[in-house]
Amino acid sequence: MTEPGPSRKLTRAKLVLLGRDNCGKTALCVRFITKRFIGEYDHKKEVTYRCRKTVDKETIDLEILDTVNKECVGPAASSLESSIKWGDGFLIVYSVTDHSSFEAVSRLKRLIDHVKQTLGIPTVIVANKSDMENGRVVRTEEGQALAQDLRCSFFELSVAESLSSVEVAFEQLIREVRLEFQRHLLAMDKRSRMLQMRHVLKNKLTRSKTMQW
Ligand SMILES: Nc1nc2c(ncn2[C@@H]2O[C@H](COP(=O)(O)OP(=O)(O)OP(=O)(O)O)[C@@H](O)[C@H]2O)c(=O)[nH]1
Repeated sequence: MTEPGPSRKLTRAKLVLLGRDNCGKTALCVRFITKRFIGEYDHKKEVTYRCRKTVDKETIDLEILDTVNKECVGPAASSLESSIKWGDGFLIVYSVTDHSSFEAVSRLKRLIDHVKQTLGIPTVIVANKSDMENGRVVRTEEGQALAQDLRCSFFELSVAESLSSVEVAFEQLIREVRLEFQRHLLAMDKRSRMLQMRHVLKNKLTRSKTMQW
């Protein structure tokens, strides 16, 4: 996240897409950046996309890391952890047609909390492929309930069919990242005021001791 500068506005943020393979992470990311739905991708590597977006009339430079599916345990876990350390905000994606991708959501959220060592890290859960009603195995209410349990925002959408829903999900995450940045600034201000106060008090005490002797 951008360090507090004179403007005290967040100008850059790093977002990370997490989720099981084939749930639509790349499609989601590419749709947000290019506005187009591209059906097939041949890469199986992590890719970082860069783009500039305006949300609530403020421009922000984004780096978006599209991860390949990694398990939360085993040898791939450390690479997953470093992706999580890197990020300021997270989109956990699952497909409503794949129950195992839904089950992975809680594990990924727990890992985020563990790696970041704090709760309340900006995280949005995206239930993708809502256009595939025939193949649906995860109900909307199950997704909503899980998101409520995990205290995350929730969006069910179809990357294929709705650009505006994709934009709404990303914009929500950007707003949450901004809010977190403001909280961080406030905490730093408070800390620096306390340090200043401590310094003044220490000086006063030293002076009064010197006068006594
Ligand atoms: N019907 C439908 N298909 C989708 C949607 N989003 C993605 N897909 C398809 O789902 C498949 C997987 O999409 P990807 O974006 O490659 O998924 P991924 O999560 O990045 O997959 P990995 O690269 O394996 O991690 C592709 O065939 C997409 O065309 C959607 O909203 N509806």
